[in-house]
Amino acid sequence: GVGVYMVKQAFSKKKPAPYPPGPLGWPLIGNILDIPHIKAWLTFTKWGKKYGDISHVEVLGQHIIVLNSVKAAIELFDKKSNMYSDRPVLPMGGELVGWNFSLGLLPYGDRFRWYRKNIHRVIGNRAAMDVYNHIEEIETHRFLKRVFAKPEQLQSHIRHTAGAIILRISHGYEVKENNDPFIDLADRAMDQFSRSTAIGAFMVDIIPSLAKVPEWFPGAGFKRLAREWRQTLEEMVDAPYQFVKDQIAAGIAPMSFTSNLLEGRTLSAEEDQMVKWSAASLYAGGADTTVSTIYSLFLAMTLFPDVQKKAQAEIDAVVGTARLPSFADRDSLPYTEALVKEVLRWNVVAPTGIIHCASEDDIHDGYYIPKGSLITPNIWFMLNDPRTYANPSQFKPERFLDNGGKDPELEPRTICFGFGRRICPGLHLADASVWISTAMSLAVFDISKVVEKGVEITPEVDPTSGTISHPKPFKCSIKPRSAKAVALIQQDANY
Ligand code: HEM
Repeated sequence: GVGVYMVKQAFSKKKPAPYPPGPLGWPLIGNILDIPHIKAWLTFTKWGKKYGDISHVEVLGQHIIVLNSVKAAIELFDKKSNMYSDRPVLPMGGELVGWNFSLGLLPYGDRFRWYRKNIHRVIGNRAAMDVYNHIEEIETHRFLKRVFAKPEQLQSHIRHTAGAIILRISHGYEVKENNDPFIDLADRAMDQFSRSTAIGAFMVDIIPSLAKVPEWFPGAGFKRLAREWRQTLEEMVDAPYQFVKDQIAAGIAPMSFTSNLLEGRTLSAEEDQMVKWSAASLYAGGADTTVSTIYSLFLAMTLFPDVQKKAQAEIDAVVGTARLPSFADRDSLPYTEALVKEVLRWNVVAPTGIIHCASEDDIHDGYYIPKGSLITPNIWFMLNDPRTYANPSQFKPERFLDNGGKDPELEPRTICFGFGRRICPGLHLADASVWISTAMSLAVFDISKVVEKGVEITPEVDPTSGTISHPKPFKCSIKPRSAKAVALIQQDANY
């Protein structure tokens, strides 16, 4: 009877060590009421302050471990990478919407290694990325032209440029000047990705059996959403892939990640699907992330004019005003480099990373982390931890320079891209895009607060919730710095 069952449960659940500390839950439902639905990183930060670097909650038998320090993230994700590199099955984003074939949600295994190996070959280090410097420079110059023509559409220009760069690398596709269908698809799909995979956003992720509820059922609106979002995703994955296949058939496919894997080969159905989804993973990973960083650069420049002036003075002194900066200048621009680091620290693109999953039982530091636990790094706090960064809410590139014998603060690029075998495979591409956008934009534009009816408008700093966080839309004024700057912008960008 029930009694025997409960006794069995009690014994089978005997744990070899206590769980890491965390807020006390209720019987049965556990910490369901503690799970934040928006900006989970702020709640996780409170847990970190109260319970230490590794905390634990349990919701209906699902264990969730939150890591609030770089040290803890390295101990688990790097040093024990054989047991902490898996991803959980996400009922909403993965299964219902269909992102489970994308690299970000792929379980740890052969398929995962195949995607990563091929992506690494193309954009896995700075030297491999050098091949694409030219594309980065041309597309960023085109970005300057668009911003000059229509500064009020800044965010859309940033999206367009990020999409243009990644689509050339992933699929050899050159975007249209306006209303490109693939850019539009990526925008919609990535917004839906971010919303569908956000921690705590959908009950079905905590109670997977809800997935079986029919669409008409009260409260099952998530199923209708999932069906719509699935359609966008399928189009985003299939359309550019078909484009490459058509180009290959016509003998006109330019070099790209996809053409390289397809051309001259006969693929099995499984390989075909792997090529398609690994290319889509690149496209998805590259279409929305750097957008957040570059948009936040403009926000920071609007808010902190002194930083802007320092970077501009450095660029003027090193590059001059007769040409645009290029990657060849990078090593000679230390302040600009520090500025890029500070933007990546201050605006946390992936505040809770992408959730990992424990593939084995572990006892860590005397605490029990059962197999199947979800492990989430609080990257937001790691980049705002006063133990690592002095006055973390202050925007201060100087923290990354040698200051009168004081060591620079910790390189945020060792944190913001995640950890271990799941570390962001696009980090060199992201870094190149953010750097060239920063250097070129500051070389030719002055960014400042908008004045409306004689009143200066100060934008609010309020990042959006979701897996990929963006600055809330804001207004700023973007003007060319001089007649020379206008001439540089207007030069032919097809070199
Ligand atoms: C500022 C820009 C970016 C940031 C801050 C960022 C950050 C991250 C983070 C935190 C993760 C999760 C790592 C983990 O699980 O521990 C990740 C994964 C990933 N990123 Fe990025 N990323 C950026 C740009 C890009 C770009 C440009 C691409 C593609 C070209 C890309 C492709 C991916 C992919 C495919 C994954 C999944 C990797 C896996 O699960 O094995 N990311 N990124």
